[in-house]
Amino acid sequence: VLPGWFSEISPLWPGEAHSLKVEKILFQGKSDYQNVMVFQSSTYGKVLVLDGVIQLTERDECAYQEMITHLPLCSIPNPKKVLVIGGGDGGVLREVSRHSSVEQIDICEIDKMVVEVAKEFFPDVAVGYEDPRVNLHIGDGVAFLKNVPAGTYDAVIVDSSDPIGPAQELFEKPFFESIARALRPGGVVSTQAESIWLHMHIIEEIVANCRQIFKGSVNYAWTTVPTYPSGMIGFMLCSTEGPAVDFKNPINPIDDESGPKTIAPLKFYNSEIHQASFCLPSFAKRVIESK
Ligand SMILES: NCCCN[C@H]1CC[C@H](N)CC1
Repeated sequence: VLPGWFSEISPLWPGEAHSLKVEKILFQGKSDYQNVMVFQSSTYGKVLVLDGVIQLTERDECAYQEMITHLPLCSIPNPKKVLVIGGGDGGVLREVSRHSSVEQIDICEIDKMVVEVAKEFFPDVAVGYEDPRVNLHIGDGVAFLKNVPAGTYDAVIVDSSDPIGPAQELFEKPFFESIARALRPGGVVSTQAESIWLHMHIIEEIVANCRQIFKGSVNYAWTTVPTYPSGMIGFMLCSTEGPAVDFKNPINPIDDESGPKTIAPLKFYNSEIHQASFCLPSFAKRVIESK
């Protein structure tokens, strides 16, 4: 390992490792679920690492948090009740709070240390917790969803880490079934769905499961995140049977005037990139749109 550099080595992306130059290690801890580290990078601001995997950097987190949130919420009229599974850093909460129609934001994060570390080292990300509509639950999202009455939510956002460690069950069929049950007819779900360059096999299985479970629409969109493996990440955008949802044409626009004045303007999302994000290269289209 190069001195003064952090390299992201994982069996989920064999033979490659993105590296960031380290100025200073700011935090290292072991929670009940994973190793947690924060370091000051030379060029991407502060970086949050869980079990050796980059979760977010101050410089490019906007691309992920804004897209995973606004792709679903801008596709339905007047979202009111939103559930976030994972997302303990608070970035998705910050983005949900831009939607004035939202009345209730529930979040279920399994690891309390992630919340505490985000509040201490990433205040511009954890600012999302300051919204009075937010209800934080520390626990397993699978168990949380079992206690949710059917048809409760307009939208569910699954901001998970990778299917290694605590997030593994968030990529499995029973979990998707519990999300479909928790959503109202025509409700929408947005999930972290890995990289078309690295994980076509995982995506193929997720798409097959979603097509069986979500009888509205099933779509895959993607964004660029320089510090994620292969420099990109995708999302499953699905809706339950009911009022049709056309994810590719945002009907509920969001702009810089939306939301609390305490959060910075949108850095990444806009309606054009919303539409563009569903355009796929042929090798991915062949697998995702044929399933
Ligand atoms: N809210 C932080 C984003 C967490 N998302 C994942 C982190 C790990 C990556 N390999 C994939 C995205």
